[in-house]
Amino acid sequence: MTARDDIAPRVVTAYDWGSLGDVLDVGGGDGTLLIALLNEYPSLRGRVFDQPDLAEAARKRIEAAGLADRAGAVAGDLSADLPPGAEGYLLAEVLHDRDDDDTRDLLTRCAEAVGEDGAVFVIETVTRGRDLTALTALAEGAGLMVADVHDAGEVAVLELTRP
Ligand SMILES: C[S@@+](CC[C@H](N)C(=O)[O-])C[C@H]1O[C@@H](n2cnc3c(N)ncnc32)[C@H](O)[C@@H]1O
Repeated sequence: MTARDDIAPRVVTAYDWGSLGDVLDVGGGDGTLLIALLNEYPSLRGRVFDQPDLAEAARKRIEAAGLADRAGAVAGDLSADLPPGAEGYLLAEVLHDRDDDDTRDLLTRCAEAVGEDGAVFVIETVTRGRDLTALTALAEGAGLMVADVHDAGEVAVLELTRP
């Protein structure tokens, strides 16, 4: 079981993900969250972005779930540029083990990659990550603002947009 197996259902209902055309699940691991989102929102498309072995695992799981027509996986490095143009960039349990500089840098690259009307979503177990004040400051340092906070029980979903 990954971390997402128990919290993915709460994230799925915390926001109308179907309002987005496509998402990039940055550090999306084996695709558990993306698969849950696509199963719930039939118009949503998405890709997992992760290290090669995880991207391959995600690709296989997406295919096994019958979602290969709407989803895929991209192998890459979070420290480099992200694939541009998705409407939603998801960072699920990715920031809590990064220091402030790395977090601001990753948020900046998400801000640069996201489409004009898109958003960056920070999804964190509230007891593991930074508090809202700290995340807000880091988001602002990355050229983003907190547009909304969606409550998903023990998980918070922060919606970040360009000001
Ligand atoms: C704590 S896991 C979170 C996985 C998934 N988002 C979840 O919530 O279960 C962090 C993820 O970031 C990925 N990751 C860490 N450093 C990375 C890097 N430099 N490039 C690409 N992916 C990276 C890991 O492979 C892992 O899948």
